[in-house]
Amino acid sequence: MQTAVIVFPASNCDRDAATALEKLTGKAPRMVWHNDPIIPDDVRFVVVPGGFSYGDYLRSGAIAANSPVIQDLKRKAEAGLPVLGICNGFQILTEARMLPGALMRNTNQKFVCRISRLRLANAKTRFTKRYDAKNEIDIPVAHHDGNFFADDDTLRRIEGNGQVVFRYVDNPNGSRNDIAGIVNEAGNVLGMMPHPERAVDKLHGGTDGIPLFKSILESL
Ligand SMILES: NC(=O)CC[C@H](N)C(=O)O
Repeated sequence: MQTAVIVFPASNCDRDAATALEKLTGKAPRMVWHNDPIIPDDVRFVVVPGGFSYGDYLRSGAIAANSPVIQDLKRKAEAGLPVLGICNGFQILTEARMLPGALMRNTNQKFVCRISRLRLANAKTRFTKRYDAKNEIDIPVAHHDGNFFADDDTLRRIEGNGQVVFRYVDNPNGSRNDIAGIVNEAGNVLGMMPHPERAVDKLHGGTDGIPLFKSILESL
């Protein structure tokens, strides 16, 4: 199964994502540079990784969202290609309007770096099926702009549609409705602030990220 990781200037979780994908697919992902005009056609799943693209200048993810490769990512996602945006990747997907809402500065103004407990708000998505009966999982967070905001109408819409996938048990950043991750209406684009690619090996301290990757890979 061919997968891909998009790489921006100052991405720093691209290799973590690549390691997780290689472990779970048995094949190294294509590393696609932000300036590339297209994502190769054999790619079946794309990760937009975490990091500090363009030094978080302007707003986290705002400059990366205007990269050439994002135009192609949008086209392919609209045609059904599954995409996972992790942390800075989630910020990029909201800035690119591939997902609703915005990620603002954490309410306590601090960078938060710790394991976070998440509640599965929707265990029936293409990204969460393999969690089976699990209601709560432990996944690390590491960000300063993780405070999910959406206006009241948007919030009602995404809650009503079941687009909220993960909620924090102990909200570390002030996100509305404790939202840690959401999908688009079609269900093929997931954005989340916690890092599932950092929870795929016992050495990471936990493996609760594995079912997420397995769910989406098995759906292909
Ligand atoms: N780990 C990350 O992807 C960090 C995301 C972003 N630069 C922030 O701190 O909010």
